[in-house]
Amino acid sequence: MLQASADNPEAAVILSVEQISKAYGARQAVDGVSFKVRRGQTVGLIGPNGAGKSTTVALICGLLRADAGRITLDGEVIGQGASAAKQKIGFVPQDLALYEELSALENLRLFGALYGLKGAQLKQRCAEALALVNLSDRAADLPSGFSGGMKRRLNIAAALLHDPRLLILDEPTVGVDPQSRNAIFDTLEALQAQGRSLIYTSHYMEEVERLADHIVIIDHGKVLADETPAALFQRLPAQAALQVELAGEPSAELLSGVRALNGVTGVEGTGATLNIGLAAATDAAPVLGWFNAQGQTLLHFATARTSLENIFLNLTGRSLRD
Ligand SMILES: Nc1ncnc2c1ncn2[C@@H]1O[C@H](COP(=O)(O)OP(=O)(O)OP(=O)(O)O)[C@@H](O)[C@H]1O
Repeated sequence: MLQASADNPEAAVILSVEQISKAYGARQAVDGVSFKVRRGQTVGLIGPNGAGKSTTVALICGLLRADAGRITLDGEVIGQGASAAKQKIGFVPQDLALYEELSALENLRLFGALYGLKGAQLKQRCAEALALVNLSDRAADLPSGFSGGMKRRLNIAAALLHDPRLLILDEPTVGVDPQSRNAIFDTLEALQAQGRSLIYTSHYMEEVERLADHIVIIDHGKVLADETPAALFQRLPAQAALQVELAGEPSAELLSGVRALNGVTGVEGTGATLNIGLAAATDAAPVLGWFNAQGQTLLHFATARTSLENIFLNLTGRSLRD
């Protein structure tokens, strides 16, 4: 195991996933997946439905046994059965696990007791976890009256009671309305501010882009990319986009003229509106000048940063969500 040292960037690795594989019968759900999570880092694990995200996190939590490969937390191998390493992980599963006939606080007490907490410590941890997920005022209420997002936040609180080093959330915004989604993000940002490490699985790139400082893209059980959002972004052919609305539908000559301009990576359009991919944001002004020089009246134009949403399409030729 590497020794903790500020000089050694490897020292900050808390979770190491090395070449793990898992098949269900003939279906290879996870196929040689490797990545690392460093202290205080949020890793976004992204891929389409069935990519192998849930299986990967179940292997990390020791809920499933890998056919091959190794997972270590703080240098200790995670296997099946109880271990000190597993105690350092908090898991928020996709399927909500709450007792509807118990109040929010009673649910937390029960989960805390399962982790071996009792007495004043249990009481304090429950109060802290409820405060963190912003549900202190609903402690006495039954979760049956909660929205999907509130239930999810209660699940996050339950996974935090034993003060885990690493919190793993499996698609925490599925079935959650936009307002609750923001409340979940607030909770996760508070956890990041506490310096906790997170793994966040999703098939929404914008969520991962917002939260993660490292992105692992997985498809058909294999890692396609494992890098920072900035590095991934550099892989996109278009770094910026320009949308222009012309006075009328463009001619074929005008379209081929735009396509041939320096810095233009692609042009798509419907009717009089064109979406123009640009190699850099600085290419926007010359392109607008070119339209002007062609005598084209622009009714409207807007520039935008391109989205990482396109990276999956770029890597696989398929979109992240069908
Ligand atoms: N218990 C199981 N038995 C058989 N096949 C399974 C089982 N669990 C998952 N699979 C299959 O393994 C593959 C990976 O599934 P997994 O749930 O890990 O993907 P995922 O990326 O989490 O997808 P989703 O976003 O839909 O949850 C899929 O093809 C899935 O059908």
